[in-house]
Amino acid sequence: MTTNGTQLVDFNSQAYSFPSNKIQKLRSASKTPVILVACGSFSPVTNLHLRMFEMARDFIRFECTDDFELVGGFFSPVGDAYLKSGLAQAIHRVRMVELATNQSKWITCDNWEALHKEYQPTAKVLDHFAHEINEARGGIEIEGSTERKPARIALLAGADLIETMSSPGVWAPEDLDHILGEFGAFIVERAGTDTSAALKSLEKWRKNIWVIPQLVSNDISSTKIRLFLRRDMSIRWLVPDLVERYIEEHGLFMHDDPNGPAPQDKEQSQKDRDSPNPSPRPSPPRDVVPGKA
Ligand SMILES: Nc1ncnc2c1ncn2[C@@H]1O[C@H](COP(=O)(O)OP(=O)(O)OP(=O)(O)O)[C@@H](O)[C@H]1O
Ligand SMILES: NC(=O)c1ccc[n+]([C@@H]2O[C@H](COP(=O)(O)O)[C@@H](O)[C@H]2O)c1
Repeated sequence: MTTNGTQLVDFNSQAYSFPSNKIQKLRSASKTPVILVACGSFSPVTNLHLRMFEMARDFIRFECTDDFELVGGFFSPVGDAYLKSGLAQAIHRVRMVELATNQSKWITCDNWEALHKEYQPTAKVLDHFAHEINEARGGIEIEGSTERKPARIALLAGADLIETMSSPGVWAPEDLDHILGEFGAFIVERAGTDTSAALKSLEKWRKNIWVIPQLVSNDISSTKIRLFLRRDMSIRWLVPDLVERYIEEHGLFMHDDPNGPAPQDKEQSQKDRDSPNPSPRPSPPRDVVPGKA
């Protein structure tokens, strides 16, 4: 399977099609429709990742009243080529985001990035959204009109991600210029990250960066979820129920390999569960993971 000449992974042989079905019509024709794109590992997706979209929605409604109207939100999980520790296979991460967003009327998962064998830089991912929404579909439908309006595609990220933008060598300068100069970013404050310091070297794009305060601080991270699972601790209410069930059914993150136990280990765990004298469980951590962990 290919798109734009690049090789794609075959998730159940399904042909790729852009999931535009949850994009809403623009209600105020004078406003600019906004599409938020959250790029990340989502290994696994957590309730905080979902909350980021809700925080951004309120921010846009109450702080950008005259300019913007939010019409859609997308998760774009990274592909398998993103070699980060703790990364479950893309197919699992995509399925979990799909389960997490199934009930949402406006947030969905786009698997275009995850389907690629090669790593797709964020600038290219945002270009893909601009192409699908503004070029292929001619923009966003306006309620009560036959006209369409081009959407502003913007990155939705945590402050730790914006912090990496000041670290030399992580982002190509032309990509930063493209992302922050042409698209823009909505940044959710994150405990442990000094947002003002992170923004200092991004001053020239400041008008295209909107900082969203976390009014209820929440520092759930995928790392903590993986740690809890390895220690056989509960993750209930930290991730959506369906995601918790998916993790359990596929034995993800229980061991050092995020993709679950090797078949022989799986048999051993089953024997342990069936045995009247199961092997002792690892003890819970004494400390909570410091910072982002
Ligand atoms: N607690 C949080 N507060 C604000 N932003 C967050 C938080 N957790 C994740 N994010 C943001 O969500 C996006 C996707 O993040 P990612 O998949 O790396 O999640 P994570 O929980 O940080 O993962 P990991 O712990 O594996 O590094 C990033 O932009 C990240 O900054
Ligand atoms: N040069 C780039 O385009 C670049 C650099 C660093 C991170 N990123 C993106 O930021 C996100 C970071 O996710 P994690 O926090 O899970 O590592 C990923 O989507 C990754 O692709 C992009």
